[in-house]
Order: sequence, then structure tokens, then C-alpha cells
Amino acid sequence: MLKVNIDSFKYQATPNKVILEDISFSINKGEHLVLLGESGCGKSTLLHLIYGLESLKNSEISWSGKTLLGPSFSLIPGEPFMKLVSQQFDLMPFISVAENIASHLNRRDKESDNKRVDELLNVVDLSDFKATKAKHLSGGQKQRVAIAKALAKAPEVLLLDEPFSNIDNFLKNKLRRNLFAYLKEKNITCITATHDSEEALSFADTVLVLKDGKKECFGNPTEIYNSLSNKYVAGFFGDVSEIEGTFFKNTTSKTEVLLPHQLKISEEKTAIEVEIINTEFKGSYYLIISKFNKKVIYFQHFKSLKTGIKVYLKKV
Ligand SMILES: Nc1ncnc2c1ncn2[C@@H]1O[C@H](COP(=O)(O)OP(=O)(O)OP(=O)(O)O)[C@@H](O)[C@H]1O
Repeated sequence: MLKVNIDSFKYQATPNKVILEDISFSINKGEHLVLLGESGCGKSTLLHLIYGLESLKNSEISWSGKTLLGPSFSLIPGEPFMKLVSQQFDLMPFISVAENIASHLNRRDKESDNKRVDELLNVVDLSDFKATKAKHLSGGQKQRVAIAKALAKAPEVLLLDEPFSNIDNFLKNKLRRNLFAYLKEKNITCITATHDSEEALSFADTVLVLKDGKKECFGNPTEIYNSLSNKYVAGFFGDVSEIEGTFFKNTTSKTEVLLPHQLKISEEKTAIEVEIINTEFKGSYYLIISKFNKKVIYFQHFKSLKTGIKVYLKKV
């Protein structure tokens, strides 16, 4: 089990700025935790602390019951059973993809090394680039080699910092399925930092949403999605509308946070009469942008609607 208990963390360079505060959680071996949060909320910092690149005070991080001591206690920062794939890919440019990956292997048995390289290239879908020099790869391809390289020595824990940020949507889906299935098969514990909610919904066992260095919510993806507590959390999953509960005849006036698929046009008159501002074609549906009580309201519809017309809305 990986246990993280961070009281607070500040960088030496900015001693008056708290970067992370009151972050505690644990994940079981083989589980996948997704850290979801907007840019600058502290995701990379948290990964660096877990990996052991920064020193902590009044805090503890442990793996399988053993406390990780941090950089002050080791000559080479970083734990040997853990690998971090950061946003800098750290490849050797003048050698091939295969040699880059093999540089992390024991290099005693050429044949088994070669097999392992092939297996890993298959995981990141780069078999055709085995002999290509790293400097001739695109950003997304380098990112995939960095992941394969991190997996070479079979780490127990893999930390991924925005692992698919340079990869197009079409390939991303295939890669994510391959990689996360491989990690499950090998029982490798993984933490992925991202602002892509799909990674959280489809591939996480647990999601930790961070906001301004603090824990906003923690739980399994279904729980989080089905009880979107506020605009910040809901914003990762789509355009957010906020409507006071009284408009739905709720007993309280507590504002409801709704995603576009949770609102639809009502044939009968309701308390929510919106004016259409714009329509965006989204492929399988139209996203309708409308105005209600000076607020922007988003809902899904099966066809586009004319700007300026008024319709009534209700909850799905
Ligand atoms: N070495 C450093 N020294 C001082 N401040 C830093 C350092 N590295 C990061 N920060 C600050 O810490 C905060 C959190 O940064 P961090 O990179 O952890 O965020 P993030 O959520 O990973 O962002 P992104 O999604 O953009 O990568 C930011 O305000 C950043 O400016």
C-alpha cells in the first residue's frame, strides 16, 4: 500500500507560498489513482514528493509499510522501485528507441532484453520505430518511449505526469487502453496526473481532485461523477450550469450544478425559460448555449436551435 500524509509543502524558493496542504490518502498495490486538477494546482509537485525529489517536513510517505526518506537521505534522488515519467522525456537523442529502452535493462542477456523491448514497444504502439533515433521522433512518440523506458525494469509504482498530453485523441484512446491494461496485468500501482477527465472516468480506480493544493474530493470515479459537488469538480466533465434549487421546486434554494446532458427542453411551461444564444455541433448531439437570469445555461439537444428563441427547460 502507498500511504501519503502531507501536512504542508512549500518550495525553498517561495517560502511564503503553500503549494500543498493537508493531503492524505492511501492506495492499494496494483491500483490506479488519477490526480485531477487545473494547471498549477500542485499535481506535479505531489508526484515529485512521492518520488522523493523534494524534502518534506511533518509529513510521511510510505510504501509497503516502509517510510520513504526523501532526497536528503539518498545520493541519487528517486526511489529504485518507482519510476516517474515527467513532462521532460529524458531520452538520449542520438541512440535508437530500442537502445533508449534497453538502457534501463540489465543488459546481460541480449535475447531476453530484445524480447522485453519488443513487449514494451507493443504496449506503447511504437514497434515500427524500434530502430529510429530518438531525436527523429515527434513529441508524442518521445512521450511514449519515455513510458516504455520507465516500464523496462518492472517498477512497483509508476508515476505519470500528463502522460498523453502530446498525443492525438485517436491514438490516445488505444494507448490508454493498452497501457492501463498492462499495468493491471502486472499489478503495478500507478498515479496519473492529468486534467483530462476521461482518464479519470474510464481508467481510474480512485480519483483525487486537487484545487489550489488542497484535496477537493476523493473517491471512485462513479461516486464523484454522480454527485458533482461544485462547479470546479463538475467543470472537468463538461460545461457547467448553475441553477438555484427553487426553480426546480426544491425545498431549499441550494444551487444545483448541472452538466449539459442533465437538462432538456420541456414542452410544458417551467420556471426556467431560457433564451438561445448559440449552438455548437458536437457530433452525436448539439450543445445549446442559452441565457437565464443573466447566467449561461448549457443543455444538449438533438438539433440546432435558432438564436433568440425562447424555450422551457427541465431536468432529465
Ligand atoms: N521548483 C519550484 N519552485 C517554486 N515554485 C514552484 C516550483 N515548481 C512548481 N512551483 C509552483 O508550484 C505550484 C504548483 O505547480 P505544479 O507544477 O505542481 O502544478 P501542476 O498542477 O502540475 O500544473 P500543470 O498541470 O500546469 O503541470 C505552481 O504555483 C508553480 O508555480
